[in-house]
Amino acid sequence: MSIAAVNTRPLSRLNPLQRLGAPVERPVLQLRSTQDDKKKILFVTSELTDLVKTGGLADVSAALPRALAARHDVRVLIPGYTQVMQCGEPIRIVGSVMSHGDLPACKVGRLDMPDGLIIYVVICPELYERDGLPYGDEHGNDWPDNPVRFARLCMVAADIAACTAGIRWTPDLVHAHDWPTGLAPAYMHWRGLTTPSVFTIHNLAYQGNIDMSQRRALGIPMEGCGPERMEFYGALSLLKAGIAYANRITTVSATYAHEITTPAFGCGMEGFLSLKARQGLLSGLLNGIDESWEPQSCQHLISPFGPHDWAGKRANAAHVRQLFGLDEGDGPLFSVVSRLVHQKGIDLTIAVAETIVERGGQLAILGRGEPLIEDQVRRLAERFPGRVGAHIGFNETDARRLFGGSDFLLMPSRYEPCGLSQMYAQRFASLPIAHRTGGLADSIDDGVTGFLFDDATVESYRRAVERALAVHQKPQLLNAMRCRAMSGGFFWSHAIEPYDRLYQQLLGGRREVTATI
Ligand SMILES: Nc1ncnc2c1ncn2[C@@H]1O[C@H](COP(=O)(O)OP(=O)(O)O[C@H]2O[C@H](CO)[C@@H](O)[C@H](O)[C@H]2O)[C@@H](O)[C@H]1O
Repeated sequence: MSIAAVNTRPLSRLNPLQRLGAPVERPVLQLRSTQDDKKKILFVTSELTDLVKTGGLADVSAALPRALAARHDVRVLIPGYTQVMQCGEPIRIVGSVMSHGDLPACKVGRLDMPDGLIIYVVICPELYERDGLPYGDEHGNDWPDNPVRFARLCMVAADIAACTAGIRWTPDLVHAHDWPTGLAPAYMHWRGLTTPSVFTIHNLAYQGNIDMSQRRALGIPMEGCGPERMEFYGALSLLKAGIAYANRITTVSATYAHEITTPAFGCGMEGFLSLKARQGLLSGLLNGIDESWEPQSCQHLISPFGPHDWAGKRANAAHVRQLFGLDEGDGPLFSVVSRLVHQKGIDLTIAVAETIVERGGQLAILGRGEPLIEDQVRRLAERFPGRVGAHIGFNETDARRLFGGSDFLLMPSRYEPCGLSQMYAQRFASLPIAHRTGGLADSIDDGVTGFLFDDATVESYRRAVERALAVHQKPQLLNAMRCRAMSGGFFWSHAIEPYDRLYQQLLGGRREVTATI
């Protein structure tokens, strides 16, 4: 079975010592296209780091359009959540759309970010302006009207593509992300639009499954309800709508693109995804990170640092110890920066924490998520005072200081479509210890830029932690690995290449997408 995986960043095939000695290669942004080549691309997303974020999707939605800006006119469409409406930048009304089924009439605003990124905002106070997070209240309960909320977003995307939203800007291509936007390619198809669409799966486990009885309310025609379309075990899946109707499906690493065609990772959609893969419509494109991940200039850090200049890193470590109530010292400092959900294997980290503490290590955990896992993390910190510290919550400054201050980042995810934290950590010289899955397998060079373990079990994980502890005893090797990790070319300036090729291919340009598997 073939998966059209477009040229993601291959890891070097040199032996580890050769790789450790290799010169640092810096990414170079190449502005190859002329102004005339610029295509109009509409990104449809439910999160954007500048305005509202629950995880990695927000980072990609904010960074990828900006990285593509030199080549294309990329604009973003998001719901007008309270956080968006109150962001402090003016929002001008530029369009409006009618009601449809249960989807209320709404206005479309335009928000120009200070750096020039243009964001269209779906203004519909009854759907979006409420306290809480994009998908639910502060207690983690999903909003019951989520299907209507996100169908509204998707139908505005289709209206913009059809020039029926009153906006004088019509996209050449629509790029939708994850289940909240899965209906965008579907509505475009049902309207008979020929505008090509791309649908990116950031996490297959979140599927937006709804009862069949909601079909009419959301304006889904009968033809959308078959097994080759949105039907999923008797329900309708908004995620499957994106997979079924988009011209191309991408996910965020080559390994995950393969994994989701197997029963172990396919979340029930492996058959449908295998079909798309056989048709050459499924690609794995590794995410990137933005240029702000530079430890020599990052404003969030207590002290800057660079390769071979570890004084600043030690200052960040001292700060992290203080912030997390850890004893002073210079033993190995492990960190977790993560959503606290089953996917991320936090229970496995709790199980190896004793080994870390017994061997003189310390652990700082930052994140929020499922209440049960939050409680387990709190209890772990109580069990090892001065050795394990936890902050339930999330803020960018502390996250960056943790990446900058820690020696190792723990990421035993059961599955990981791409993962960004391990890329951030490598840039900030914190070596990731991670399960060999998805994008973790594609972005960590075992024994060179981090440590990979094969099975999502405590035993396999503990062996990797022990390897890391052994490296910590050998400062020369530790520093060589840090330098190698920091030099990883994960920046979007490289990572946009396969997206650009995919867009060109769909828009009839000459550049071809190469199938590698
Ligand atoms: N509790 C919290 N609240 C808010 N932000 C938090 C947080 N904990 C961590 N973060 C931040 O969110 C980002 C985490 O991104 P990841 O890619 O590692 O995982 P996530 O599972 O959210 O993303 C999904 O989408 C991304 C993008 O494609 C894929 O890389 C990934 O594999 C997939 O699971 C980082 O910027 C991190 O600092």
